[in-house]
Amino acid sequence: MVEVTKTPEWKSLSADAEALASTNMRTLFADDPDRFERYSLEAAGLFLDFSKNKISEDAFDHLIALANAVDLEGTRSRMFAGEPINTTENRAVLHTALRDFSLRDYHVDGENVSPKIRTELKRIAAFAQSIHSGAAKGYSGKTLDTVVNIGIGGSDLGPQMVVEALRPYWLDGRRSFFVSNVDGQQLADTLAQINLETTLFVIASKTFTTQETMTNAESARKWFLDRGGKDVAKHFVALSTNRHAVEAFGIDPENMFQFWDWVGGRYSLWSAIGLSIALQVGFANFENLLKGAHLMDEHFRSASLRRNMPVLLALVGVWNRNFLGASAHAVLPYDQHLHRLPAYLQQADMESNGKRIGKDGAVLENKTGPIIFGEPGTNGQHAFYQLLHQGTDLISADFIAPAISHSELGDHHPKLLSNFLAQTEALMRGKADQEVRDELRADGLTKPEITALAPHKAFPGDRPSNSILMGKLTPETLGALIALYEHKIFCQGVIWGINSFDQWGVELGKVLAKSILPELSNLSEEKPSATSHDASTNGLIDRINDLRQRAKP
Ligand SMILES: O=P(O)(O)OC[C@H]1O[C@H](O)[C@H](O)[C@@H](O)[C@@H]1O
Repeated sequence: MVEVTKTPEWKSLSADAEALASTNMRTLFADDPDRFERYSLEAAGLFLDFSKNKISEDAFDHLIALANAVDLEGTRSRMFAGEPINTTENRAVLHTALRDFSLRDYHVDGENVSPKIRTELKRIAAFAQSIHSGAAKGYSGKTLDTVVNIGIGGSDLGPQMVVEALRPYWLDGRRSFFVSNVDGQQLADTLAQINLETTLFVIASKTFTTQETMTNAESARKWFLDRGGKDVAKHFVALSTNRHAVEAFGIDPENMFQFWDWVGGRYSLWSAIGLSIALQVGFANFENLLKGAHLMDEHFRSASLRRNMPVLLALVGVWNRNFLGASAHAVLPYDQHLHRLPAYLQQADMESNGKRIGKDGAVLENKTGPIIFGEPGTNGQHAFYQLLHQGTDLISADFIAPAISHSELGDHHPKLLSNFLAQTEALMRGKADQEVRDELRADGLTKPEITALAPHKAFPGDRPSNSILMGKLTPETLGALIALYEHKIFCQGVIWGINSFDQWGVELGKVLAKSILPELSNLSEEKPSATSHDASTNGLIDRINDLRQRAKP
């Protein structure tokens, strides 16, 4: 494995960062009238402007050279070829195959998996059609107009984010609910809003062993049966790779839509996990989502590194993270329907690249994935942007907006977009101390007042951002946007030398929770003092048990 920090390209980039320390982005823009053209590009219906990053031509060249030094193109080819690039699980990474409409064949361990992908997609189409046409009915003969998707992580965030994003495409009269948390309140709140005769429960779990999902699924089935529901088969379907566990749960394999271990959980919305999307927006729109992603895949696999949108987004991220010291990255969609995108990307990015061990098993010298957070603009502006503009940490950001809204109501959308643009400009330009002083003087403040206030009102600027635009947020552009991020994450993982496709870091807590569970009391029982953990965990267990005992009716 190439030790990326030891490469000459890494050293050149460190020198580039030093060379840029004495200038600012304002100057870079003033000195280069072509900066916007140079550092922007269009692909798959998306437009990316990354010119508001503090990069120089040297830095740009060295970033491309770095991508070559780690053989990014070679690893990309290995991914598309179905090689087991997920090394710790010995698995291929082929979510792109799920949305490849070019009729290419994909092979995993010598097996052509493309026919079974197409078969499953046809089954999903047929099932969605039967629900939408009313041919499939509930036990009492009513149409199934409500979906409750029970899943967590990739089996929740992806479909939920997409269903929310495609609200303008919702089919009339259909409702979707997403239950993920093992906190029973979420399931109870959902069940209180639905009619069991018209509800389809979609149990989504790659492994079909996840505690939260299995607990919610059991409770939903009990609720259904306790209230007189019959014909469970008509009301419960499963989306999974684990046929055996689905059968053991009591769902007929006929009612199971499958996917495969070469689809990572956080990359699974393109698979059967997308059933809840197809049910809410129609299969044609689901297919358009896949087609949009495929367009981005084709761009990613064929464009030169210098004009390759996911590659450039990744490289700029590496620059900000490793050479300018950005510790976090904000995802700021200026589209209310994308309100779950930051949460979705938290899993996609942080579960993929939040790692400190390289592919060779050694502790990495370099920083890896940043903290991802975000909220839709303009809400975030009135909350945490203060820190983006004037805080002590450098935080990079992606601003994402459609030029045309699905609700062109009055001047809402131009106002929204003006905020989008103003924020990226303000982050880049900042406001110099002298500008602040001149303004305060013009406002009639005295010299001591100006001296006291000016530092607080100055903005350092030089805060990096990318702007991602599209015409309208459609299934196609959304698909391309998600694929853009998937490939960005992949490229960064390759550069940082990590396996972006496992997630061992979620295991320890799961195991410990299992051992703690028997130590917690139900309201009806008393438990002895906990002794098997550290003093804090024992103390908290005792305190919880005590609070629950005291609350006993
Ligand atoms: O789909 P499931 O097998 O139920 O997994 C649901 C989620 O839980 C796991 O703990 C992983 O961290 C996630 O990557 C996964 O998406």
